[in-house]
Formats: sequence, C-alpha cells, structure tokens
Amino acid sequence: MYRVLITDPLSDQGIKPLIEADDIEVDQRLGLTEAELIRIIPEYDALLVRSQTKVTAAVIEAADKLKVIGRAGVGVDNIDLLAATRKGIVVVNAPDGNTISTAEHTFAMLMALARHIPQACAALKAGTWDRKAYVGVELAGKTLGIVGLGRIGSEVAKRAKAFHMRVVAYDPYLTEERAAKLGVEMADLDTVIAQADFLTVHTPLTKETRHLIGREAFRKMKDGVRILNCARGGIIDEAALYEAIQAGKVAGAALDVFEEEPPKNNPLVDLPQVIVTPHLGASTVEAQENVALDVCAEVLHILRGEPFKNAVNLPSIPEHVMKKVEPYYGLCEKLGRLVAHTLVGAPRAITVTYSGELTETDTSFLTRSILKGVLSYHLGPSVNFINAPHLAKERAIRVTEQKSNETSAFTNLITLEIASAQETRRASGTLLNGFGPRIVKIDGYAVDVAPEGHLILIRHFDRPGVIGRVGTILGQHGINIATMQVSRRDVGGHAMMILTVDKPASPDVLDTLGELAEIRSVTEIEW
Ligand SMILES: NC(=O)c1ccc[n+]([C@@H]2O[C@H](COP(=O)([O-])OP(=O)(O)OC[C@H]3O[C@@H](n4cnc5c(N)ncnc54)[C@H](O)[C@@H]3O)[C@@H](O)[C@H]2O)c1
Ligand SMILES: O=C(O)[C@H](O)COP(=O)(O)O
Repeated sequence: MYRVLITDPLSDQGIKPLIEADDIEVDQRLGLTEAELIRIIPEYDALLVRSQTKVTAAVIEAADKLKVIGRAGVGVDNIDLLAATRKGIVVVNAPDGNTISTAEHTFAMLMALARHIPQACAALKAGTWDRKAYVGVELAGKTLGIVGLGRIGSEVAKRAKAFHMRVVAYDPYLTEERAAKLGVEMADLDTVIAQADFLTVHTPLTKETRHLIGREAFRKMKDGVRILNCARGGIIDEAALYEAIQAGKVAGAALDVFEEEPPKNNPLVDLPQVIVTPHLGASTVEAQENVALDVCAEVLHILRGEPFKNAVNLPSIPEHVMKKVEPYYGLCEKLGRLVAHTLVGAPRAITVTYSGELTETDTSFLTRSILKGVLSYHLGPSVNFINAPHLAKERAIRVTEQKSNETSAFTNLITLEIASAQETRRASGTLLNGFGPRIVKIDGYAVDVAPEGHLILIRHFDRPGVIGRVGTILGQHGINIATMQVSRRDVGGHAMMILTVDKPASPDVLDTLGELAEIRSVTEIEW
C-alpha cells in the first residue's frame, strides 16, 4: 500500500483516481507548517501540492520513503528541485491543464485594466456614479508585448490577435515558423519593452528572469504603458514598478502574482492604478480538475513503476524513443554493476559507447541506467535514475557518452569502460533477439553470460588443473556449478573463468579460491 499526502486544495473530481485505487491510501492535510510537514513526511511515498506548500530542502531531507512530488499545476518554484534530485525523488507537474484558464485570466485582467472595471465597479457599489474618472483605452490597434511565448503566452497572443492588437514577442526559444504561425512579430527584449502599450510576462521565475522587468526596463518603456503579471511574482521588480507608477511612467498594472504571497504591506496593492487578484490564474473548475487528473495519473505511474512523461527533474523522452530504449534498461544497469564490482579503486571516468541500431537513438536514459548500476554498487540503494548523474557530478566522475559506427557481430552493442586511479575495466553487452540481455565481452575476453543468478568471476593463469581445483573447492562447500565458461587470450597467459552457481559463495570460500597459486582475483557479482 502506497501512502499519498495532499497538502494543498485539489479538485475532488481530479483526485478520484487516487482515492479509488486499491493500492493507494490518501491523506489530505491542508495548511501544514514546515515543521508539521517535516514531522509527518517520513510516512509517505508521494506528496501532492499546488503553489502554497513550500517543499523545502529540510522537508525533502526528512522524506525517507518519498518517491514522487506531484505539482498540480505548472510552476515548481515552491519545490527545492536540487534537493529532490539529490535524494532521487521525481518531481512531476501538470503543465497543460491550466494553460487556457490562465490565458483567459490574463485577458480578463488586460480588459479590466484597459477599462478600469474593478475600480469603477467598487466606486459604484460604494454609491459613486462617476463616468469621467474611468475613461479607458481601446485594445484594437495597440501593441501587446509578450515576454515568454510558451503555452500561456501563445494563447494570450491568439486572443490579442482576435482583438486586433499587434503582438510583438520575445522568447529565446521562439522560432520564426512558430511566430509566423501565431501572427506574432519576433523581437529582442529591448524592442518588445520599447514598443509595448501593454506588456505581459509569461516566463517561469528563474535566476535569469528574476527582476527581468526592473528599473532599467521601465526607463525604456513608452509613457503610459500598462503592465501585467499573471506568471510569477518576482519577474517584475515590484519596487521598480511602484516607482514607475508613482512617476506617471506606467499608467496601470494588473497583478495576479506577487513576490510574497499573500502580499503583506505591499504598497502596490493600495495604488488606485493597480488591479489585483489573489493568484487566480488557474482557479477554474476545469483547470483544477485537469491538473489534478494529470498529476494523479503520473503519481500512480511512478509509484507502480510504469512509464511517466512530465518529470521536471528528468529530461523528457518521446514515446517512440522510450519504446526503443526501454528493453535495454536492465542490461545497462547490470553492465554498470558488473564493471563496478571488478574495478579496483573509485571510478574517475565512465565512458559508454553505443554501436549498431542504438546510434540513431537518444541513449541518455541508458547512460543513466549504467550510472545507477555503477553508483549503487558504491553508494547503495538510494541511487536511482534521477539522482545518478547528479551523484556522479558531485563526485567529479567524468561521464562520456559516445556513438560508434564500427561494425560488430551484434545488431546493438553497449560497451562500458570505467577508469579509476589504479586501473581501467570494461565490459560489453547486447540484447539478443529471443534470448534477452547478454554480457559478451569482459576486459577483452569473449564471453556469453546471462546477467542473472549467482556469478563468480575468476581471473587466473591459463595452467592445467585450475578448473579442477576450483570445482573441487566449490564442491567441498556444497556449491553446485550450473554453468562454466573459460576464456583466454594467449595460451599459458591470462585467462578468465565465469561460473554460475546455484547459491552464493561465502567470503571464506572466495578467500580459499583466491589463495590458489594460479588465481589472480576472485569476484562474486551481486546483481
Ligand atoms: N497565475 C497562475 O495561476 C499561473 C497558472 C499557470 C502558470 N503560471 C505561470 O505562468 C508561467 C508560464 O507558464 P507556461 O505554462 O506558459 O510555461 P511554458 O514553459 O510553456 O512557457 C514559458 C516560456 O518562457 C520562455 N522563457 C524562459 N526564459 C525566458 C526569458 N529569460 N525571456 C523570455 N522568455 C523566456 C520559455 O522559452 C518558454 O517558452 C510560469 O511562470 C507559470 O508558473 C501561472
Ligand atoms: O504555476 C501554476 O500552475 C499556477 O501558478 C497555479 O498555481 P496554483 O495551483 O497554486 O493555483
């Protein structure tokens, strides 16, 4: 039974699949303090949040069993992603479900801002019939500047076009084709800022976008510009915006998000030129149901070990690539474990070479599997797909992935080489049609090993009687040999023996084997 904790309000309809799942127990505990969350989080396998819960490094540190943090929405700036990655916890979000609602909210704010609707409404309700004070401006013919033309920015652009606005946008990832398709003019940030009558931001909040619209930007704007932020508090420098409004440079602003939420003693909120909503962009019945359904489906997949797609701390992998690489996961992890077992010293450089049909595929997930296999040998079961590359980087292990066009007898071949300060070891594996994974080369010796069961790898000198002596020692300890392979490079030189045995050999037995004069090393492989 997996335990799932929900700490922010999520749509009842959206979380139904979790509530109804036989293998899931759901607890809803809203409004917890950080200390309370730290106290209870060790009991849970999954945590589901929106933007209120701050999933800090301290919360993640305490989360002993946590496998996944699900964000029912887009922004993950309330989650310490680095801490989650380090701990091997997948963070998934629901990036699509609230796009339309947020674009519609932005547009509602744009129109309310142009026509002073909230101010006029409040005045009339307070008994003032004042038509002169609330003269607005038309949208048609005006320029809308959009910073960040992703999902929401693009939907805002379409709506602005329908209102006959000119749209000019800046997004570093915007292509000419996409801009043309949306009927949007592409420009650099300064041009967008300088030409906009209305300026709206739709980027994530990152190191690069924090205070992207600050004092310098306001100086470059047209007099009487109107500003919107329905993305994240902090993209616009609130102090600079306040000054620009007070100075008469900015005619008005519409804010759904704030640097501190809820805003405390924020002078912007009190300005008559500023209209505000309490982070309502995604607050529609439809969006909340969509994001909760999406994130619950992802959480169920992750807990059940099934493929998932919206991980924020993993590169996304298209389904057709996933189909190609998935059969190799097991082989790659075992290849990693095998070489790690035989290596003397700590890994310093890991090189993975893919050849055959794998050269045409994105193999980064396979390299992650290999790293998992290598590092879990040294660091234990806490290593997984998510944190393996990060753990390698932290330990200054150089990881190189390369593709080779060299032909071989196999349709696909994965070769792993690990170097330590003392030595370099390598092994190659393949997936044999109908037979599954096979290790086909170890340190230059041709072998044919199914990576499973109890395996003993012996390096020895090619001398008469070695095989018999090994067999006798194992037999004396009641260890039955299931298969044996011996491979040598030169007659009388170095050789390798690989045994599969029916039960693991104790350290004493391995020591006895190692004491034989002809034996150079004995390694028992634990998959
Ligand atoms: N108010 C709300 O309730 C609400 C609801 C949903 C999303 N959001 C927020 O809206 C924002 C956009 O969401 P989305 O789903 O459209 O995300 P998205 O990832 O689809 O789009 C973001 C775009 O910003 C662009 N970008 C990144 N850095 C940039 C920079 N320095 N300058 C210009 N462009 C840059 C990216 O290339 C991308 O195209 C996010 O901050 C999200 O958290 C708010
Ligand atoms: O990033 C998002 O999805 C929005 O900001 C919505 O946040 P919320 O789920 O707290 O409404």
